[in-house]
Amino acid sequence: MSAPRDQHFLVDRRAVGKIAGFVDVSGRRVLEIGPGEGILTRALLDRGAEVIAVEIDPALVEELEIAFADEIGEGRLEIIHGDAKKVDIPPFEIAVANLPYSVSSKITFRLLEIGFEVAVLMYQKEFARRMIAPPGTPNVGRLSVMVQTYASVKPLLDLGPGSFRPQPQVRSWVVRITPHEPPYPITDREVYADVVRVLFSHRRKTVRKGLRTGKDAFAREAIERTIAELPDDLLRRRPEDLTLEEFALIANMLAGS
Ligand SMILES: C[S@@+](CC[C@H](N)C(=O)[O-])C[C@H]1O[C@@H](n2cnc3c(N)ncnc32)[C@H](O)[C@@H]1O
Repeated sequence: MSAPRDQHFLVDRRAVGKIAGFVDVSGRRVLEIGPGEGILTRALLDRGAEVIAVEIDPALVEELEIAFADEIGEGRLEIIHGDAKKVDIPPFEIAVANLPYSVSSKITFRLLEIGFEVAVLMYQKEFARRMIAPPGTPNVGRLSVMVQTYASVKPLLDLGPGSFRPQPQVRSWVVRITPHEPPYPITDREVYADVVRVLFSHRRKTVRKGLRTGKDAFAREAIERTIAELPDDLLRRRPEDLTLEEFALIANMLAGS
């Protein structure tokens, strides 16, 4: 079982140094989600970052405010008490975090929507593997397609349970996420997100059948027009076998362009 609020704190100082040092944070505005007891926060501040830290646990916020009173007074650290899935987040350039794993997906999508220059984030290893899974491989899913459409992801570090207290039952990966423009033109990003969601919510169905389950998202007429226009070979495949270009093609047809 994982700890409440995913509170597995880093105790591996070498790993902390590496995570804080993968990108140059000196003089930059860095968002940290879930600072916990502040081990990574301290490393980021020591490297000259200005840190905005969002923590959900009021007891930890209180501890951090005492431990970092000087840095807060100097304006180098702002602690926000709230849920990173929805709290207002001030402008930042870089994100660095040992994420709460149960909300990894929501937080990753939120960060990609807000936009940033580069992020160094820690995930449960299986989750990170799904993020980088290429089309046609077993781990590919909605997460892989959406993340790879808007960013490139590079694994940087693999950590075992011994790097944390209490020890989790899973391994962790630290990855670098660098946002980019989609590799293929997307007429309407909401339609694209809906296509990916609808098709992967029936991942064993063919594209033809999957699209027809999407009546909550698309007009029936648009679905039938798209099916009539798409090549038969594509309609017979499953979403896990589609390339990013093919998802864009389907979405652009549904969006009417
Ligand atoms: C895996 S721990 C990391 C703590 C610290 N950064 C470290 O590496 O030792 C995750 C932290 O995120 C906090 N947290 C959990 N859910 C959160 C949420 N929705 N928004 C903000 N913080 C959250 C937890 O209270 C905990 O401090």
